Amino acid sequence: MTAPLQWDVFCQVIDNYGDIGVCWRLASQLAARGERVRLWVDDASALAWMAPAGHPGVELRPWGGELPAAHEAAPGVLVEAFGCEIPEAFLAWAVGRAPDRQPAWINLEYLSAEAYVERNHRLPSLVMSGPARGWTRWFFYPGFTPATGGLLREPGLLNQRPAGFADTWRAAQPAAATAPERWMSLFCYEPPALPALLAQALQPGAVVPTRLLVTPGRATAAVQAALSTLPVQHGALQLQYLQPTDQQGFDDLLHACDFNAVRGEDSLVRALWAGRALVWHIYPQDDGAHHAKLAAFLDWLQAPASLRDFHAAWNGIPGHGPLVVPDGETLAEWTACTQAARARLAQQSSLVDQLVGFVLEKR
Ligand SMILES: Cc1cn([C@H]2C[C@H](O)[C@@H](COP(=O)(O)OP(=O)(O)O[C@H]3O[C@@H](C)[C@H](O)[C@@H](O)[C@H]3O)O2)c(=O)[nH]c1=O
Repeated sequence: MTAPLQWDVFCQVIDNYGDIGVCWRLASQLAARGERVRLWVDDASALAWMAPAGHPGVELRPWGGELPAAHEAAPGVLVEAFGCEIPEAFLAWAVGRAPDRQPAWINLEYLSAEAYVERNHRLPSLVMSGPARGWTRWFFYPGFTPATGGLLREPGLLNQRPAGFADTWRAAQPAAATAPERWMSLFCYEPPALPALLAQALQPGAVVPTRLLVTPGRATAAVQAALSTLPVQHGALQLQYLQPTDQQGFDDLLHACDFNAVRGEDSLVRALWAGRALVWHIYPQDDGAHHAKLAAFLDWLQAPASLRDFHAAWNGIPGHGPLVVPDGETLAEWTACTQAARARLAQQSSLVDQLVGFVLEKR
């Protein structure tokens, strides 16, 4: 065991919940192994539902707020998440507290399966200006292969839920007249093929009677907008609109469903750990950079052609064909694909294990 370090993690919420969701998991997983964490965040409002109980060892601090007092620890590690810039006043304070020992300074990057990640992981960058001029920052890239920084995974995650968990979870949901054959969660932005999915599921002769569990916010708005354009039918679709839950509750949802539609960064990783069939609605970028990012992920996933086609339609990739709702056999193939990927990932060290090892090497 090494002595715990003081970590200062910096998070700016640009959009949605991924920035704070990832930073919160990182901070709480560090604290769970005995590290001390100050999480500096400019908008902590989502934590009210994502992590209402907080976590021992994680202190929330307002971005740009008061600097730590004289009796508080100097930083041992600085983490700037997703390219945010640590406020100069904090850096000046950190330099003043420990002029001859710079903290390990980590630039934690976005998750991608693209080849540049392995190339850039662990590269240094000399700070050229500002109060910390002359210090070194290190690029740390999460990723899916052993040559990257890995994924967030708390110890014991893969054995956390008992056999029969999904049945128990489903039994606690509002009952319907007929039991659905398929449970699907929906966490997305506005997928171009959502109306097509709903239209097929609503038909009386739908492939599989489905319960669609719709998360609050953009997914709910997108479903309601799509439904308003479709003829009212009494098909095999049961819609259940969810309230926001904490991260544990969100993970429960992913473990309880047969098919998870996820988005962004953190929910994709959690859907992989849940080991169910998944479709990823990747965060769309104006320059189309997300197309290559999605393709790289599907390559790493070793996705079968049907799953690639579904992703192309779901994400509106140019040249895509019609969305085809998977039958039972196809969904089983997609589930096996996720489970094989999960087994590969389980052989690799978690992001926190790798990060702690890296920091000890660099200090
Ligand atoms: C629906 C729901 C989500 N969550 C959590 C799970 C995740 O930690 C978080 C959602 O984060 P993500 O899956 O990453 O999706 P997101 O779309 O919210 O965030 C995204 O924003 C973009 C701006 C970034 O560029 C993306 O990389 C990504 O981070 O919300 C709950 O805790 N409870 C809930 O009920």
